[in-house]
Amino acid sequence: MDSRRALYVCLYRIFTIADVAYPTSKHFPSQAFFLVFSLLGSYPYFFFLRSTPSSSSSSDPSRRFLRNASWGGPAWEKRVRSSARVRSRNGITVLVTGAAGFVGTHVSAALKRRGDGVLGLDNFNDYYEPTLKRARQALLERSGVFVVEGDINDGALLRKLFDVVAFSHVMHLAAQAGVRYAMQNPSSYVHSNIAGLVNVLEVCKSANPQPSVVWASSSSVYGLNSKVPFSERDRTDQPASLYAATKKAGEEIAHTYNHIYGLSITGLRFFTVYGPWGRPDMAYFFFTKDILKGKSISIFEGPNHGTVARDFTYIDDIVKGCLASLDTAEKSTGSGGKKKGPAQLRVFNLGNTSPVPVTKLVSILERLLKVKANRVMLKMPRNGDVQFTHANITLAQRELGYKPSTDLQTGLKKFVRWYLSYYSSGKKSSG
Ligand SMILES: O=C(O)[C@H]1O[C@H](OP(=O)(O)OP(=O)(O)OC[C@H]2O[C@@H](n3ccc(=O)[nH]c3=O)[C@H](O)[C@@H]2O)[C@H](O)[C@@H](O)[C@@H]1O
Repeated sequence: MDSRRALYVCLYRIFTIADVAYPTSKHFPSQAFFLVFSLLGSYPYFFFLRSTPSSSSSSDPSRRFLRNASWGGPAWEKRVRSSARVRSRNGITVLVTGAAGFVGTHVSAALKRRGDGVLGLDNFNDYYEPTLKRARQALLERSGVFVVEGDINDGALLRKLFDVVAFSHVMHLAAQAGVRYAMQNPSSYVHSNIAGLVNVLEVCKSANPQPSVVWASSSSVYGLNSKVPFSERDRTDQPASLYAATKKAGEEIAHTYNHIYGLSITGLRFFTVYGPWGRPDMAYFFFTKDILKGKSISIFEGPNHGTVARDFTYIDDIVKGCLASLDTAEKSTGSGGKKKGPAQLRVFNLGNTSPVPVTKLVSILERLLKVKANRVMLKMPRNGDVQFTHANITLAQRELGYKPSTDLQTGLKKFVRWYLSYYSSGKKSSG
């Protein structure tokens, strides 16, 4: 927001406050002007407060953004309303945070396809190539989803969105992802996964009506748990990375907001999600890039050359799990920021139940790309990785009808097809 608009907003608000405070008072003009001039004296401070949130670049000093985002105004509100308009009977109205992210894009597009109202929110940070996020945004725009540019830590923006649209659901996918990057930039995890989550839940608990919240936790919360397959009842108090610790903290924070305010909350523990439009920081993605470039790839192995494996889960299966979670979410029970009764609190594993060694992942990629990888086997560094993940999905199967149906070979084929077409257009660079 520019400074002149901030001033107008201040003046408008002051008059509104004065109007509410002194609606019938004959002293209204003088009292209002007193208020105006005393607050004008503090304009620089006010301006700082107002302008900071809508300029997402300043909310996280460890991150760079492509440009300062601005929001508000009649045209902007019209776009927000139109994007969030439900177009099917019994449709829901969903605010999707992290909409220009990998899972966020797929979930937003799927909701829009079935006629739900969808509004996206994303801060377009540069954790990985922002051009890919912009390309996903363009894809969503073409299907009628407006992605608002802003940060989940911007309370004023979130409240504004709830003023404009009465969201029935929030699909909260904005997060600082990645297990190993937490050692390089720990504060970005606290900023997005803890402070950001709290901010989202604060706004949700105060909204009238309160939305139901579905959000992304992670399989990494199982940490050093060695009992396989991982069940939601297993211990999650031994995270192996700061990333995992912030996701686990998120689950506890969710409990608090459910307990105090009656918010209906569902946490989804995603297991290494992959597919078209995926995240370039993930191994399957940068292995593809490096194999094609003839660069060597490091493959981690456990103690005594032990196998490292992941329960790789294809994006379309994850999307089905997300939509089923939204559809089965009960209403929140609070209003006016107060709990009126017990509310639903759930956690589900969304995995594939079929762990695959990373070496096998590489062999599949070699076949699909028709290029031999230059493999370097490395003892797994102490960087937060765990050796093995494997989801027990009985609960999700029973409660959500979740049934993953894509094996790694099939899913990677679709990913490679997308990768080659996306990066062969000549305009994009894979870095
Ligand atoms: O499911 C999850 O909980 C997590 O899945 C992924 O984390 P991760 O499974 O570590 O995915 P990758 O970073 O793509 O790694 C996949 C496998 O490749 C291995 N790897 C990674 C990098 C590398 O250079 N070499 C290598 O062998 C890792 O040890 C791991 O076993 C995501 O990055 C997390 O955001 C998500 O929460």
